[in-house]
Amino acid sequence: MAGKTLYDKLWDAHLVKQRDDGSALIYIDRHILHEVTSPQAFEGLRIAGRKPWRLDVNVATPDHNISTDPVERAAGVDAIPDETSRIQVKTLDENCEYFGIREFKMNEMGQGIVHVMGPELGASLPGMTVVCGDSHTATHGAFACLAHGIGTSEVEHVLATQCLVTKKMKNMLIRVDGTLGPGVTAKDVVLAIIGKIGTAGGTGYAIEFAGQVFREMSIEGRMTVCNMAIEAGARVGMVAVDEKTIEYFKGRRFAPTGELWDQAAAYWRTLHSDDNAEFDTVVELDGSAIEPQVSWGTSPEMVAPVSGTIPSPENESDPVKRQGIERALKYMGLQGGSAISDIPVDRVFIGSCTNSRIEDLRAAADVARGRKVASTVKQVLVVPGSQMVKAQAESEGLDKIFIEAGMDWREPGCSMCLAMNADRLGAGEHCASTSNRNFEGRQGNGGRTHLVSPAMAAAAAIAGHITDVRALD
Ligand SMILES: CC(C)[C@H](C(=O)O)[C@@H](O)C(=O)O
Ligand code: SF4
Repeated sequence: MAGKTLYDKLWDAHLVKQRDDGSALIYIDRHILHEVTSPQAFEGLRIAGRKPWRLDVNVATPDHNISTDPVERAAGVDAIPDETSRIQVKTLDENCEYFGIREFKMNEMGQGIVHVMGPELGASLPGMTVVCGDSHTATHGAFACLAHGIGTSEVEHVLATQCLVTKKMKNMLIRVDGTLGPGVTAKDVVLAIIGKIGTAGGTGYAIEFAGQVFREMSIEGRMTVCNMAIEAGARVGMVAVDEKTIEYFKGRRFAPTGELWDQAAAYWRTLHSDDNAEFDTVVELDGSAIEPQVSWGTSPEMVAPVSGTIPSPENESDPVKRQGIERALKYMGLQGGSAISDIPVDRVFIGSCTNSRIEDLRAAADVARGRKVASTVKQVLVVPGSQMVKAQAESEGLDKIFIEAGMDWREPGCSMCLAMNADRLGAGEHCASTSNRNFEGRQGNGGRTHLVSPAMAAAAAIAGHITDVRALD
């Protein structure tokens, strides 16, 4: 008999009821809430006169609509200039107070982007089912959680019942062996994967990332990879537990202690696919061949190595793909056949739930140290993913390195990842961005996003155009 995959194990451990029509009920261990997708869910509970089923497994924090400007931030929630944003954030505060849910408020230690603060507080732990009304919840799969985004009506359902109606996915294994070259990061690995399998490649699958590259990767790097599983079409991305995983959670605020820790760690060590597990699909990449990646188009699959060129539509034989390239190049204001390193940069964004953890900021600071932002670059935002990341970065003096280089050091939040707050691109502006989505208008109307790693973003800020971080002098 075939063994179980990691996903099968997590599924079986949380299955409440399987129905013949394929639908199933699973138990949810951790529910994280933010201001955008929770208001109607709370409203639904109020109208029905219901209470959350298990208060203590819910944690909330504002991230999307808050200002990252230090002065605006210090002025508090009532001073948020944009009315919609102010209402969203105040509504989260009021709902959490009313229902008794633990919220890490806007200026409180612990606050941050949901997918940064959850793991760092140990709110999400290996083996848990984790849901949040946010598509990048797959991030928490980096330490063997069964984690995915849910819609607002499901947020209400989880609050009320602690269960979710769902369907089992298929199993995909993405194996990347070999050793990454210098200057090649987790972000480059996941962009290369999406470049290979496409934005629909993972649809219907739970992806497990395995192989030497992920074994050697830090937990932060694994989070960057799993974060973007959704950009490959998969709602779930996971990496098996190893000793690094266990070490990462030791001493975290909500992690178990004493005998309970030992029991948990023993269970966590079982969270890997069995040797004889069978996957529905297996994809393999050679890690040693991956270069720093840059997206040139309006979908995360439109990526190329930094040494490469932008594809020419006339070389594409598939008419649908050719039209897609033409449309993307028109929107991006780029020429097919030109060098990736010729792409100009007007603004740079270092942040988002993909790349705003401490090691991301360290990588960017290593590039920024002793250098200056190019005079043609209007703004470089460096936005830590959480209050804890911010405090850690400041204790290491990273903020000073960024400021001396001419970059803006900001308060934690989603910031320029999406145009839901004041940080946004102007029409026609190019941005080297460490975020995860480059759709039309994602960072502001008419804005042009180039997805890159933190080191590549910092290098672009210094050079004033996309450049190979490995060749920076
Ligand atoms: C606002 C939220 C629902 C959305 C998501 O689900 O991903 C956002 O975080 C995003 O990245 O587009
Ligand atoms: S940082 Fe970006 S991708 Fe992540 S939750 Fe916020 S808006 Fe979504």
